[in-house]
Amino acid sequence: MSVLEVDGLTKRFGGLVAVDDFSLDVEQGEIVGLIGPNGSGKSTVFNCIMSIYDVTEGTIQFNGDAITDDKTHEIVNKGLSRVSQESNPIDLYPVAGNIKLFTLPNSIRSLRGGASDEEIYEYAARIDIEDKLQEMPDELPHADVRRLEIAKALATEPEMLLLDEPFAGMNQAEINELAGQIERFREEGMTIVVVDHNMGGLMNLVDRVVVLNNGEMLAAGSPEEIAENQRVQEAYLAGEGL
Ligand SMILES: Nc1ncnc2c1ncn2[C@@H]1O[C@H](COP(=O)(O)OP(=O)(O)OP(=O)(O)O)[C@@H](O)[C@H]1O
Repeated sequence: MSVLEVDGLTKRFGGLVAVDDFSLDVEQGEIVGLIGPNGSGKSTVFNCIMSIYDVTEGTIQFNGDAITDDKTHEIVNKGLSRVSQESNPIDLYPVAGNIKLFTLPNSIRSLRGGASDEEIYEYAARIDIEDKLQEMPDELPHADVRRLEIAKALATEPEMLLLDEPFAGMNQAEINELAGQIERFREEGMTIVVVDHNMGGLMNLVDRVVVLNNGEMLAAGSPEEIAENQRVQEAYLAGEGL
């Protein structure tokens, strides 16, 4: 069964068509890569799925449930979580407090309630930052700040994760490590869509690749098929190449 079904998604910003009649089905346990040149609409697709943006046309279903008109927190409560391309930790709280914030009911603004210390340790351990729980976010290296963002999403206990540029700014060793961790999430039963420009990190990780260009689906296939696809290579010619 499809966990996520995006059907005929169109998003316009005034006269600009950022996403144009885009459809995507993701099966349980898949890791799908969503790639495309800068400005091709990848983040807009994620923002529409998460109801950060209103959808202009089309429908989105999660586990057979229409979520197109849901609020973001309702979607998260249903088990779909997104790690955005920007990190936004709260520097007043250590890593543990930042994770805990994501376990609190939406309206509460204190750190009372929410996950126990043991649960926070477990969320952090799933992405290997359990030894950084008492550190302040502004003292962490970039790769750990990104891991904290993933730990925050894990704290919402998602069934499916949308990862927006998880490898950005990481060195090769950090990319390999993170790819291994994402693979582990899949082994734990999670379904994942990854957007990234780092083709090495992405192509080794994903089962299937979907390519966006100017808001439209340009191609879909195995990483090998996509790497050899002439139209995909042409779309990237002005950019960074494959
Ligand atoms: N809030 C917004 N208001 C107006 N235009 C927007 C908005 N968000 C995105 N766009 C436009 O939509 C198009 C797609 O942008 P989007 O950020 O989705 O691309 P992307 O593929 O994620 O790019 P990148 O790889 O650079 O992150 C771009 O032309 C962008 O300028």
